[in-house]
Amino acid sequence: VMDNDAVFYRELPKVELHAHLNGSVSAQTIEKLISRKPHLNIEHSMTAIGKGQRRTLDECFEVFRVIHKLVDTEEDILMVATDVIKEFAADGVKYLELRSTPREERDTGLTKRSYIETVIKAIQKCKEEGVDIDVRFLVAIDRRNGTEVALETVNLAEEFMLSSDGLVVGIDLSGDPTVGHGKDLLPALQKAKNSGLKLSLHLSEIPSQLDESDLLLSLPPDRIGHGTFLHPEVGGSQSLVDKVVQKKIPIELCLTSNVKGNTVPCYAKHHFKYWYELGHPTVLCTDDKGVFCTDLSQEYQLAASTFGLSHEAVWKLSQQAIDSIFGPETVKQQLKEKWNDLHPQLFK
Ligand SMILES: CNc1ncnc2c1ncn2[C@@H]1O[C@H](COP(=O)(O)O)[C@@H](O)[C@H]1O
Ligand SMILES: [Zn+2]
Repeated sequence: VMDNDAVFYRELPKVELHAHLNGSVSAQTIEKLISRKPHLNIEHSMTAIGKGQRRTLDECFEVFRVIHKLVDTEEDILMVATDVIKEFAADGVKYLELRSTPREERDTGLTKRSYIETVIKAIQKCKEEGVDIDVRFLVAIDRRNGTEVALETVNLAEEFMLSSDGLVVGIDLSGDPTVGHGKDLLPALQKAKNSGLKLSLHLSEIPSQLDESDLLLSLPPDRIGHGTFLHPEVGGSQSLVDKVVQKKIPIELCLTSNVKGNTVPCYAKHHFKYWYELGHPTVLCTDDKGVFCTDLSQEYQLAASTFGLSHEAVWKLSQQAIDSIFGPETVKQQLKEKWNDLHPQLFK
């Protein structure tokens, strides 16, 4: 049974801009995958980090390796993407940008191209079924794979940007932040930007990435993922903050992900506070709702209870997220109308 407050957060219309497909797989979908592949001997405890549990970021990346074993055919990807989209819709998300790293699997015939095609197929299928959510796709670059793969990924993304009826809108840079360096990926990212793809980059998710963040901010990216260690109080710098503020680059903030992944000591010390108090555009997101056992309603509720936000302030936060989407202006207008239509229902 849900209390009234939980109902408010679920009914609150929301925008999700930072969701990795394979990190967003729910317990129910994991069960279906496990029963398809019993020989892998994977248990659900290996694919999720439960309530009160914390891991190192390293251990989180181990979890993704397990999930990737379970999701290695077109059929798996179609199911996973369809389920994830419907789950976000059921949670009151009206606009979703999914991101995923195209993978090639020799054993199953999966190619990077068919990977992207299958995600697009899932998006189209949900649209045809009338699921009440607008979904777009960001093609992800895994930073560990270096210059060549990054360029190959950008080339594919450019191609699909033109052929997917506007569904592919940008590039994500993600992957284990302790591996690789942004300078090797800069040419690919620059090329993507020049061709009209939007850029959302994981930046300063761990300390000691000041130089890389400074370099990548020169592009500049259209949005930042995490930005946990950008500000001076945690070892970042005022000049990094100034660049982000001057260029008004929205930051995607994922509270539970950062607490469970141990890059932030507790909810109360999350850098949401820093950026929110600056009045800088921040967007609450889930990152990996399956792995971190959360959903976007819960993230809004956690932010509100931790930082003392009223329902009005929470409403404003979800409404302002519309300005940071990569979808076209017409979609922004539609979403703003939708928010206006829903307002009286939530504040009766
Ligand atoms: C926890 N913080 C994080 N930091 C950096 N990258 C992350 C991440 N969480 C997820 N990913 C990225 O998303 C992939 C899984 O989804 P896809 O197979 O692409 O759909 C991971 O392998 C990693 O590259
Ligand atoms: Zn992420």
